[in-house]
Amino acid sequence: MTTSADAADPTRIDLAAKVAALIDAAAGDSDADYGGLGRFWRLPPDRLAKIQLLGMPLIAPAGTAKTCCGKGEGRGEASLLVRALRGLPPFDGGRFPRLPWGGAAVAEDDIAFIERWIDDGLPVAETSLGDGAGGSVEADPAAGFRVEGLSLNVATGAVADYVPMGNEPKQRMNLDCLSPIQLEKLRYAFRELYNLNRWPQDARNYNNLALVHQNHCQHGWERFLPWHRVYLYEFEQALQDILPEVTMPYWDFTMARYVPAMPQDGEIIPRALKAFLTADSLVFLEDNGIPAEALAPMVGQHFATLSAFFAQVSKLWTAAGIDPTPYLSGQNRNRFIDALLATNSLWYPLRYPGQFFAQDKPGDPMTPSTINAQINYHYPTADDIAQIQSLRTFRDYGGGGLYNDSFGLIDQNPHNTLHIWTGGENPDWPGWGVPPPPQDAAGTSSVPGAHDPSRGGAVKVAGRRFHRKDDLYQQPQFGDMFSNLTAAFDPIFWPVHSNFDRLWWEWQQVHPESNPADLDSVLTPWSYTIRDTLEMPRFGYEYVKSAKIVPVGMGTPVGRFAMPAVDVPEGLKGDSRVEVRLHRVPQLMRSCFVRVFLNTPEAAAETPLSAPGYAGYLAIFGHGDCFGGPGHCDVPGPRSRRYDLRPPDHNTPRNHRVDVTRAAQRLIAAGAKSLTVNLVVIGVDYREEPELLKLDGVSLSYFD
Ligand SMILES: N[C@@H](CC1=CC(=O)C(=O)C=C1)C(=O)O
Repeated sequence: MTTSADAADPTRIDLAAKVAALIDAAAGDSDADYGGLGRFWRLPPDRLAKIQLLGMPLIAPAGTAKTCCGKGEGRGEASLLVRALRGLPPFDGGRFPRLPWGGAAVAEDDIAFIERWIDDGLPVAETSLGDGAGGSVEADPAAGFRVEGLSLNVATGAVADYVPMGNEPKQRMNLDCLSPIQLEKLRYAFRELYNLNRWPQDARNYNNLALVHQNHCQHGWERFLPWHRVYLYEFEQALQDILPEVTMPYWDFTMARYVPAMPQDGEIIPRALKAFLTADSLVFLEDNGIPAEALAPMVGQHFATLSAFFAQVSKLWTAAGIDPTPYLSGQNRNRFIDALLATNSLWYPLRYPGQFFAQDKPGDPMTPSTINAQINYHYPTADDIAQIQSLRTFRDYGGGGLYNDSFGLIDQNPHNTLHIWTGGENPDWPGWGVPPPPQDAAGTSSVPGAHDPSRGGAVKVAGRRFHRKDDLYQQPQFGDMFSNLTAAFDPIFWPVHSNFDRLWWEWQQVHPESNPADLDSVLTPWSYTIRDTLEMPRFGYEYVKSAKIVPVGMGTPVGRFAMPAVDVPEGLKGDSRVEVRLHRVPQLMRSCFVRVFLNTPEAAAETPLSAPGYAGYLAIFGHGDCFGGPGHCDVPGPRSRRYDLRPPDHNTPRNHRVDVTRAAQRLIAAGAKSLTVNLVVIGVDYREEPELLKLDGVSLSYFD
């Protein structure tokens, strides 16, 4: 085996460097950043052995070994790195692509070498001289990866993976801007709540959380927005009981990809919630006697509706000479639903988004129609939302009953429409074209619960065993989002409502005095009052479009800091805010300025403030000499006494924020597709100050 890393010195082989070079060669010039880890395979082996990729340890623990009779897996074979290089699940292209992303496959011989290297305990070097000297793998600065001072316990470099400390808020992000890792974590947390459904009386399970909506939902009056703020918060807490870093993303349904003026031509729903197959699902289907090999081209394709999914299945089978008919119904249809639920816990079978049907007269075939024509609803555009956001009173904005018995406009139009849009009508409902049973004089159907052509009466609740497979295989007339009774059983409910909560918060910033009536009434079934909901930050979250954090760690002071580029997200508006944050800066002994530049890698103390990338500064007031007793200047730990109600200690590390909107928007208008953050720390003597500033991380956030 000859590789570019073969050492020139025949007495010494830098094994770690050789492994790094093997993977580097395959990665080529791919710029995949592995959620901020960068080319992690270049890390010194002792670090490599500790980091996580996608929340999973990359290297199996020391001690993993085959048994003495050769059973089980060795440490190398069991390590995620080796599995991922081989393209084994979950790196088989279903959930994640094989490693390295965006590059070529590493040859099996070379993978076997890496496997043995891990079996041998990841030695740095092998040398016939036995000097034991370790070659250290230097990070390539061009790859934007800073090894020194980087705390790698934060696995993926995304803000949602950084567990906020103290009073730092968690960030709810735009669903379409989540990284693949964040999305997988969200899916994992939902799946765990579904798994608890096996214990129907366990209050933590998904069904019981969804039943809160069925039984208590407030809608059509001023409790609509406060009640749903609490509901989202409580549900998000349940997700965080499973994975603390998960937050509830919002769906901005006015983004260009949804073509709001002609929504049937757009993406219909976010890609994250669509149906897709993985290589694993094909194996599962084959194991169930379904000829899935011919469906391989569908792996990774996303489908907004089950009917579009089955249309593609039929097309591929027909092209391969297989008659699709026996596989599209009954048990075979159910196996497809099983496979799709297994790959994406955010997909839901009782959802027919964007599907509406018209029928001229009973007995005629149903023909596809649109929400505007069939339901007389109007999919909300960005202009519609802007108009609602410009309303001046809560009565107009959020409703309702205590003022004048009217709906709030945000509730009535965009919110209701999104329920109807995402619920939709099931093209396979067996009742289409079947004449309704006779009605009595009062207009009541003589067959209770049977065919009901009016949209209000048709969502079926009685007899359902929510989220049980036999429930999910049904063919109802409408999707669950169509009705208050069933809406929260569809996971799309949450990102829809998260967006309305975000819009209310935006509106509140501009109208801090305009509140719902009756602030002291209690929002059942909880004990929060309406007043409790007005201040969103007390719930510990905020809304950002997308954000990235680079962990730094308190160990090493930072004089200059360069953050890897963060892509400008799709659909950033010309007036959207952009912010740089320094996370958890402890009390500093001396004062300093921190200058913030964007896309200015050469930034230094001498760089003039007229440089195009200069974005702003912050000043930190130093503590000076300590005249307190022992412990006075220590960083305080978490509060140990439950009833210690004093405000935070003055030495509590805090975040510093710099609004960089103007510089960011200037660079973006000039064509920048990504932004890097460059910090320069300057002491009171106006010279660079490399020994002072410590911090836990630096982030860049874009806001919608
Ligand atoms: N029933 C509402 C839509 C709707 C609103 C909700 O709040 C809900 O949970 C489910 C559906 C309508 O027809 O316009």
